[in-house]
Amino acid sequence: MPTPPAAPLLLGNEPGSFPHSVLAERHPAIIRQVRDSFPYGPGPRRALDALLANCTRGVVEPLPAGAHDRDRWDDWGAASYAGRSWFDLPWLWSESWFYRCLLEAVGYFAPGAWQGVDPFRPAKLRELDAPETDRELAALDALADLPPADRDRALLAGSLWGNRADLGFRLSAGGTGPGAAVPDLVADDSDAFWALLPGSGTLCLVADNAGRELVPDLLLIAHLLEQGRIDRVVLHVKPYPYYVSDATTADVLDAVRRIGAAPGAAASYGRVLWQAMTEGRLVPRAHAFSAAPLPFAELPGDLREEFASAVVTVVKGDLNYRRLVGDRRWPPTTPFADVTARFPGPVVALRTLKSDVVTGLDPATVKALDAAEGSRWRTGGTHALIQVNATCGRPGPE
Ligand SMILES: O=P(O)(O)OC[C@H]1O[C@](O)(CO)[C@@H](O)[C@@H]1O
Repeated sequence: MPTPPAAPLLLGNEPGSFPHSVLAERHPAIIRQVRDSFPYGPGPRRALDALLANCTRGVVEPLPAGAHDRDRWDDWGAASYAGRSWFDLPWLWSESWFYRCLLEAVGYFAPGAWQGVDPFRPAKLRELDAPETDRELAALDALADLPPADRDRALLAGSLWGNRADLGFRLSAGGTGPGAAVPDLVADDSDAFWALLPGSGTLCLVADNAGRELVPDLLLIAHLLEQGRIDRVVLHVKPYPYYVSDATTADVLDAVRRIGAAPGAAASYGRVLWQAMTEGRLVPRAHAFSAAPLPFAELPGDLREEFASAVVTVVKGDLNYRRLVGDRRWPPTTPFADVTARFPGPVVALRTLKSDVVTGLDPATVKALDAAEGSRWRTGGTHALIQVNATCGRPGPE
């Protein structure tokens, strides 16, 4: 299938735009949050101050000569972007670079006592321990009595809306209040998703946030394994702390323990997950490319093969969506099938809308959203989508 002509890349240099506000305001706020998260000593505090100045007013500087991943980052663009303002580069690139530099500042990669200490862990644990997580886990008790199709829908909706990280399970995928001008689910290919699960093979889930998104992701995984909808899951997580709350292997382990320690039905989901991990039927994978500043169009060969051999790859969240379709100003009616045509296997996007990038909407939906909300619907996290391309990577009809 031909890919559509590429729309312009999103950059951070347009004052008043969402990408600009992330670079100019959100990143400084994250640096302040990290300063307060642990009693870092004078060295890391000075490095955080330097990063604050660099990311807002400076230019991209190479990683230190001894950095373990300097060559990799040079290949990913650091060599050619050195000396340029963060604001003039692809937004996706500058955001990823920010998290790499932040970890450098707090000594995450350097040998020593602070090596491997996740600066976002206090916030992640707060969320995992929150009473809302208890309520969401308690909601599983009511699912047991539902017909299987309703349970499927509830667990899929939990994983989808978990990306907003402020909702419990919804029994219907809709949920918009009466009188709303547009549904909160702006594209719903969920039937095509269920049709992709043949009862065997491997499902890849490209995870997004830890805590209250990862918990419902794991519950959906437990359900699919337990119901025999799939026989193995590879859970792609980040190799290091990223975008504040993105899930790492440590976060998966915290979440599995949290689910297993909960009362009621949740504990049995926890047992399914624990056992699946011990048997190699639930495999966490932390590939370096998962934190790359690049779109999935540039997947390395090993990941291409892995996604090609999966029965389906589920791509969670806003950032992964931007990487899946390309971080570009697509007209929102650009077909999802076209922008994902080069993905190596069937793919499902489960995402709440938190950035300007969107594809695959029908013209009437876009018109209604614009009329009701201006452009807020694109970034507010109040709308979501389930989009499926079942044919990519598969031979077409003769
Ligand atoms: O957790 P999610 O759904 O990937 O969202 C992360 C989001 O954070 C932002 O990058 C802002 O920093 C969004 O635009 C982005 O895509």
